[in-house]
Amino acid sequence: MDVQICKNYEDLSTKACARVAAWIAEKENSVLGLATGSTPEGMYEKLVEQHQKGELSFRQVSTFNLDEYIGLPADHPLTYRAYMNDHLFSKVDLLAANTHLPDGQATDLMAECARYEALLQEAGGVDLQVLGLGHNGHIGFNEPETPFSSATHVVDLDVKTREANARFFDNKNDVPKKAITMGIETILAAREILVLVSGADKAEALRGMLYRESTPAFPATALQQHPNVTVLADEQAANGLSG
Ligand SMILES: N[C@@H]1[C@@H](O)[C@H](O)[C@@H](COP(=O)(O)O)O[C@@H]1O
Repeated sequence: MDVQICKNYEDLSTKACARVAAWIAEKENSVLGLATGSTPEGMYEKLVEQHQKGELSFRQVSTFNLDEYIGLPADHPLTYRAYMNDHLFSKVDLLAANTHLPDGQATDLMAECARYEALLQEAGGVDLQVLGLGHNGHIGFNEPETPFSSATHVVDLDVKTREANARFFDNKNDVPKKAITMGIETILAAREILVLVSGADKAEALRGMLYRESTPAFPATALQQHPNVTVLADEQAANGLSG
């Protein structure tokens, strides 16, 4: 993995934005794999800025998000669809039909997982997958002990993950208990992977991803098997690396 240490979150966001823009410049109809969470917010902001300056068009781009909560009403402000509308979709020229997230409201969840996986294949697979990193090493919502061979599937969210995401909800009991996520094999099929890691609280997870032996006990170690991974870490997250 190519690890680039960024001065701060601003720098990390600028570099992440540049990588996404480079893919779109090279391949107009790029397929982007997108992540939610706090970490990519700065990157989305910068992508929107570039679009508003007329420097970047998403007209031919398709997007596939990693994951979605199960059971939140479609109009709930904390669905990942709502997050993506707020941070990117409503602010750039992406065609609505080209933006994809798993449907957390589907009545047949297994069928929904299969549909999502098939749609990804039809689109030709992901060119650039943006990832955040969970404290327990999760990527997407692939929690510890998820087989590396997993495709898109339904997950029971880890207690730690629900606690980490409780900050967005009024009441921590409102955090959904289940989600649909791309699997680890789905993620590894991307042509390039960009992992964003910010903040001192992620330092241990970053070390785990880089230095632990590849093990389902720490899902992000699966990325060690991918030939084209760039990690953008700010100094706080990178503190203590190679120590
Ligand atoms: N499902 C998301 C992940 O896709 C995200 O990358 C991760 C880190 O989130 P954050 O960037 O807010 O720390 O946790 C969430 O639970």
